[in-house]
Amino acid sequence: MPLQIEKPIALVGLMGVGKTTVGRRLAKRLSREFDDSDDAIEQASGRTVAGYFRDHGEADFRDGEFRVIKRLLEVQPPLILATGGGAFIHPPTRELLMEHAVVVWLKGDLETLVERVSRNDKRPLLRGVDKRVKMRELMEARHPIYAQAHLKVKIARGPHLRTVNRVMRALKTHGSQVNEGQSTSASLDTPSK
Ligand SMILES: Nc1ncnc2c1ncn2[C@@H]1O[C@H](COP(=O)(O)OP(=O)(O)O)[C@@H](O)[C@H]1O
Ligand SMILES: O=C(O)C1=C[C@@H](OP(=O)(O)O)[C@@H](O)[C@H](O)C1
Ligand SMILES: [Mg+2]
Repeated sequence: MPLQIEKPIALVGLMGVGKTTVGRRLAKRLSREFDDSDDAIEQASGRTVAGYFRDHGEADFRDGEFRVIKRLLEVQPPLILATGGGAFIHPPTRELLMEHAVVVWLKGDLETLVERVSRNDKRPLLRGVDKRVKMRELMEARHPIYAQAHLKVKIARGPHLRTVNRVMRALKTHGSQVNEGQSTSASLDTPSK
């Protein structure tokens, strides 16, 4: 049976929750192309995300992010799209995503996220601040907004594939017109390893 995904699937959620790394694996599972809005911004601008923030500021970044996401949502066949953590918080980008994608909120606990975002210093919003305090603030401010996503998936402990399996189950339950290719059809009902 050919794979049919009528809309892109967009992953949203806080920094460190796994949008990029889980998204890439989800795309493999669904035999879809993957892209990440941060990577696309870096390619289009020739700057790192941190450099972009430094040179242009966050407001400009949000505009660029909107444009990049608009373009990525038009790609055919539809992509699995990892967004940057602030994309869904920006009202025009949120509207765009809600209209043109199946939006999945990956939700994580503070401890896990702080541990993960502390592994490197790439994220401009977390530079030079207490990462735990900042992440807690972002959690309080953003979780009510991420809650508007079509689907919520709590990240699983252990390997990324467990979270991929949870996303697959959520998509199936949602009846979001996602059909797997034959080679992967068993995996939906297979308990996580
Ligand atoms: N299930 C997981 N198990 C272990 N590490 C993970 C898992 N999911 C994500 N990570 C790690 O956490 C860090 C942040 O993940 P990433 O996908 O970049 O998050 P995001 O794109 O949401 O900011 C990376 O080092 C990634 O390998
Ligand atoms: O939460 C945010 O506002 C941001 C998240 C980052 O992406 P990840 O969520 O992939 O780390 C990146 O877009 C930028 O540093 C801003
Ligand atoms: Mg990312």
